[in-house]
Amino acid sequence: MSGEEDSDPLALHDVGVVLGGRPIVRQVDLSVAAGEFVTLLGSNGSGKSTLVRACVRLLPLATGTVELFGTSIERFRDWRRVGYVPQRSTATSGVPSTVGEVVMTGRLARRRYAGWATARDRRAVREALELVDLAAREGDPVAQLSGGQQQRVMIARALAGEPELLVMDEPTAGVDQHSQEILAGVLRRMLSEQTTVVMVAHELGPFRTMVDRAIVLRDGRIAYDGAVPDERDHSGDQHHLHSSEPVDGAAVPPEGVWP
Ligand SMILES: Nc1ncnc2c1ncn2[C@@H]1O[C@H](COP(=O)(O)OP(=O)(O)OP(=O)(O)O)[C@@H](O)[C@H]1O
Repeated sequence: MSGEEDSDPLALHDVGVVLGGRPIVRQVDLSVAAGEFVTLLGSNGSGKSTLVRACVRLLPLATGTVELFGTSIERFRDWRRVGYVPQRSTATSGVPSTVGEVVMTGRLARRRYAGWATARDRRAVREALELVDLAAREGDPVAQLSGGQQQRVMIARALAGEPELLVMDEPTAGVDQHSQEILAGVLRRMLSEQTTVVMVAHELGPFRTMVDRAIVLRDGRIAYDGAVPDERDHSGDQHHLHSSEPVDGAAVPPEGVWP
């Protein structure tokens, strides 16, 4: 299938990923529409990171297909349309670069030719740093920043590429409250501009009211795909979510479905 303007930014069919001979992700079917904010929840080891890494081609598929904007991932070349924020532990450790340099790497997929950054590149970097409230740290080595600030650098890096689809792997893990609120503000703005967001999360925190849909993985399979219940409202319609074990405080699970 060739890329078409009205195709979903992300569509998975029967996706399976095998790591070290073990099936980690199994039979995942999932479509994410333009402008949607989807969170991926599930207990440790349920396969969330593996799934999003396969979606940005960091891991190969054992079965099934992934399409980005209507193009199969094997043939997809338009990576400037996709932003990815990796899990924090792998993000900036050992990188001696400055904040500005790291964020500038987010522009690389947009550069037509190798060469110096253009005025537009520099402006995009500055704006992304302003959005995450780090403009004053542009010339500082990333290593001098706190963990939460480093995570904001990685988010700015993805934003600098002006992606239409933003995939984030636990951007708030171990991040202070101030950084979480800054990220919530950034996402609110991106969603108002129709950016599509897929976010692996442990806690919804300030994002709860913004999320359109929660996907819960259990043992590599989708165990729930639906609305996020209001914290106080455990009654109601098709999203009737009986109170039982919260998923890492993220949401109240429907009986027999959530991990
Ligand atoms: N390279 C690998 N080889 C073999 N197994 C792996 C590899 N990478 C991850 N796994 C295993 O895959 C399973 C799922 O890991 P994954 O990181 O996708 O889970 P997760 O849901 O993101 O967990 P967490 O919330 O802890 O980040 C785990 O059991 C993990 O040990």
